[in-house]
Amino acid sequence: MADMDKLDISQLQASLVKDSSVATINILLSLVSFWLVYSTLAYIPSRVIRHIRKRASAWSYLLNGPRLIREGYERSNGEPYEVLAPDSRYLFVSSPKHIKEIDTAPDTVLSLNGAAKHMLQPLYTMSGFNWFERRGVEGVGFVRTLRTLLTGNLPQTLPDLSLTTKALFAELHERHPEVNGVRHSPIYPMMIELVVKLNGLALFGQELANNEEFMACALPYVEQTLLTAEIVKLLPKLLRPVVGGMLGCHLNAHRKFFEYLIPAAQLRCQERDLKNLGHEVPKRADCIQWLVDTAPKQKPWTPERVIYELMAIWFGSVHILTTTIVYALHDLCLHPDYIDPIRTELLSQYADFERAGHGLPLLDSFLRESSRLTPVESMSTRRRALQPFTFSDGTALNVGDWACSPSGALMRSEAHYGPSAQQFDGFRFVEPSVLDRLEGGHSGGGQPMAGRASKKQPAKLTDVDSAFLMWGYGRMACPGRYYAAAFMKVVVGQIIMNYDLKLVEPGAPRWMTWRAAMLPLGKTMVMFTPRGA
Ligand code: HEM
Repeated sequence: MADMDKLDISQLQASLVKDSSVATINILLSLVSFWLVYSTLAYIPSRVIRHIRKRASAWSYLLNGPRLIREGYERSNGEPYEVLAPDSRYLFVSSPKHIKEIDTAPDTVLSLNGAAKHMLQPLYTMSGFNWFERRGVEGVGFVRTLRTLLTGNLPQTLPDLSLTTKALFAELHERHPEVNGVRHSPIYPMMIELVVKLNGLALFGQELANNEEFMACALPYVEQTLLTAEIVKLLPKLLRPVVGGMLGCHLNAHRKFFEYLIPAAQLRCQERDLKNLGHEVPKRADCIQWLVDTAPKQKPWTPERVIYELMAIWFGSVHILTTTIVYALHDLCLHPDYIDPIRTELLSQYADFERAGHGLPLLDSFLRESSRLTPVESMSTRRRALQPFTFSDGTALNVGDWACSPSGALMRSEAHYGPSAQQFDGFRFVEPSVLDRLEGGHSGGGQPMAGRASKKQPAKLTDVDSAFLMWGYGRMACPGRYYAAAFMKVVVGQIIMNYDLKLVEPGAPRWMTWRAAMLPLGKTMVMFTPRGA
C-alpha cells in the first residue's frame, strides 16, 4: 500500500513537471503567435482590416440575425442602419415615414418578388420556374385568390378543418411515448404534421389532401427548398448554377410535388376552356380553381404556370403557420392563467366563429401578443432594389441591396408599446368592453385580466400597422392573413378545448436562430392531457 502511495506520488510529480513544461511551451507559443499576428496586422492597411471585420460580421449574421438587427435598431435612434449578410446588404428603416416609402416605391425599383426570388432560388428549387422580379408581369391573381376567395370560403372550410384537427391531433398524440403516465409530445414535429395536412386540405381540396403519396412530398418539398436555397445563396456566384443544378436534381421533392399537381391543374384548365365555349363544368372551390379563374383573361395561364404559383403559396404558408402556432402553444404553457378565460370563450363562441370565419377576441389578442413577443421573423417589408433607390433623408440603396424593417425590435419597443413592452399581456389588444364583461364573469385563476400591466391597444390579429409588422405593411401586406388567423384559431382552439397542456421543461431553450428567423427546437416536449380523462 505504502509502495503504491510512493509510486502514485512520484508519477504525479513526474506528470506535474511534464504538464508544467507543456504549459510553459504553450504560453510561449501563444505569445509568439500573438506577436506575429499583431506585427503582421500593423502592416495590413486599415481598410483591409475593416473589410475583414465586415465580412466576419456578415457571416455571424447567419447565427445571430435577430440580435444584430435588434442591436442596430437600439443604436440607430430611429435612423436607417445597415446589417450585412454574406449574400446581401440589408438597409433597415424603422420610422413610419420610411416604411411608407418602401411601400410606395414602384415595384420596378423595390421588389418583394425580387426578395422572394433571391430567398427561394426558384430556378433550382421550383422545377425551373424563373419567376419575374417585377410584380404583375403575368397578373397578380393570387392576391384575389387568397385575400378574397379563400377568406370568403372560410365558413365552408373551417368545420372540416376543426374535425380534422381534433381527429389527427388525437392520433398523433397517441403515438407519443408515456413518461410516468403522461405522454410527452415533441411539439414542433407534431404541429408540422398537423399543419401540412390541414393546409393541404384547405388549399388543394379533399382529393389531393387524401393522396398519401402527394402529401408525402409536400413537406420534403418545403424543407429541401430551404436547404438548397441556403446553400446556393452562400456559394460564390460562379458555382451556383453547377451546385444548384446538382442539388435540384438530387433533392427532387419539388419535381414530385409538381408532377402530382399537374393532372389537377390540367383538368381545371380544360374545364376553363370548355366553360368559355359555353359548356357546363363542375363547380369547384379550392386554390387551384381560384388561381385558374383569376389569371389574366387575355393571356390565360398554362397548368404549369398555375402550379408554380401554388408551389410559392404552399412554401410561404406551411412553415410560418406551424412556427407561429408552436410559439402560441409555448406561451399558453408559460402563462397558464389565460387558458381558462380563452377556453370559456371558445366553448361559448366557437360555433359562431366557424360560421363567420372570424371572431374569438380573447384568443385573437393572445395570438397577436404571442407573435409580437416571439415573432418568427425579425425582419419585414423586404424589398430587393432592382434599381438604385434613395430614401427621403438621402440614404441610398444600390442594385441588389434590400430595404426592410426591424419588425421584431419594433414590436418590442417601449416607444410603441409603453413601459410594459417586454411583458406578456395576452389581452393587451382586447376591446375594453370585452374585458369589462370578462371582469364581471370568469377571469381565469381569479386574476383581474383587465387590470394587467399594460395600457390597452385594441387591435385585431389581422390588423397591419407600422408598429406591428408581422404581416408586412401596405399594398403588399400578407393576403393570406385572414385565412392564417382563422387557421391558427382552429388549431389552438381545438387543443385548448380538448386538452390541458404543460411544457416538460419550461426553462429550457425553445428555439435557435438562422438569419432573421427564430426556428423552434424539435426536442421541446409538451404534455397534453386529454380533458376529462
Ligand atoms: C402566420 C402566418 C403568416 C405570416 C406571419 C405571414 C407574413 C407575411 C409577410 C410578412 C409578408 C410580406 C408582406 C410585405 O413585405 O409587406 C407576406 C406576404 C405574403 N403572404 Fe403571408 N404570412 C402568413 C401566412 C400566409 C398564408 C397562410 C398564406 C397563403 C395561404 C400567405 C401568403 C402570402 C403571399 C402570397 C404573400 C405575397 C404578397 C404579395 O406579393 O403581394 N401567407 N406574408
